Amino acid sequence: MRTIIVGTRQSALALTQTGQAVEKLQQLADSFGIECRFEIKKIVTKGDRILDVTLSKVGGKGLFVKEIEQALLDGDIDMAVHSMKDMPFELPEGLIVGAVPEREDPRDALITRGPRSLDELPQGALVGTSSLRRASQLQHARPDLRIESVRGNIDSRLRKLDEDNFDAILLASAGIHRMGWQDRISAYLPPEVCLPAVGQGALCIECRADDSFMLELLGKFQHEPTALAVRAERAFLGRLNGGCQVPLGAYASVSEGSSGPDAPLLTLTGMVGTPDGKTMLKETATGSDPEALGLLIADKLIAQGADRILADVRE
Ligand SMILES: NCc1[nH]cc(CCC(=O)O)c1CC(=O)O
Repeated sequence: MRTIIVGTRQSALALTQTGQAVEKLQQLADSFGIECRFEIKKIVTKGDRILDVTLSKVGGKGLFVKEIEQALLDGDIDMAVHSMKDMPFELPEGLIVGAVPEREDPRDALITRGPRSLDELPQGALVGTSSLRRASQLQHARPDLRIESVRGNIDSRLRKLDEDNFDAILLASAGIHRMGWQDRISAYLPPEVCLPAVGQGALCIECRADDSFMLELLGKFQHEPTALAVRAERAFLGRLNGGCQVPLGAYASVSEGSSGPDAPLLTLTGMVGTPDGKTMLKETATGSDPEALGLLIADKLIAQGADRILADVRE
């Protein structure tokens, strides 16, 4: 009987989604006659220690994952449950994505104290978000809105909506759904209005590349359409050298009616915008090779000046 130590951040969302993943994994292990039990170990990351600082000012990639990856490499834990959107493009030598489970809702959610849609927000309403990607698309759709930074875990951001006189905040609906707080959501922003972050709504289960026991178990948790979509989005991210701190979004899905097992068709949309929303570059294409599709969309945006926009933001 192997005891699998599972590393996670200690935020309410991280603990909830790790608990949900472990529950599924235990069911899978039991049904395949794999003998194991799980223990959860909380790890504090740099991102958790500096929750009050704007992420784009902190810089650095992998703020929420580095310490957890070190624990994997040190053998202190055997697997880690991350939000895919917090994952840097490159994994350290010796670690591997063991599973990408089925994606939750990828859309951003609008949470208000009254109005039920973006259109209903009054002129000049104050919206809280620290994401340049959300700010850019929000200002593009509604140039009159005022945007102010709000950081913290989702529970503290919801509290700040109530206490700090914001008219609305934007959060990933996946996190809210996982917490069971869907009745707080006023409206879902469709990808045409607000393209999600790369990997938003998906989880990344990471383990050591040489741990064949873990790899066999995690293989049963993999959701192939989600894994393919995330590969396309992350290829786009890698080409643009992006992270969650830059105004960049992408969303891929396996097209309906193309579920042939050999070469499912993916549709990928990518965007890069200026933080003020005045320039909004967006491209969509379809293909069966996720990496090629990600690079294609990135190159189309680079040809229109995406590099320049991202370089300006990084300064
Ligand atoms: N950047 C923090 C973060 N990382 C993952 C999620 C939400 C859940 C997800 O996308 O899987 C959030 C919070 C948010 O953006 O609202």
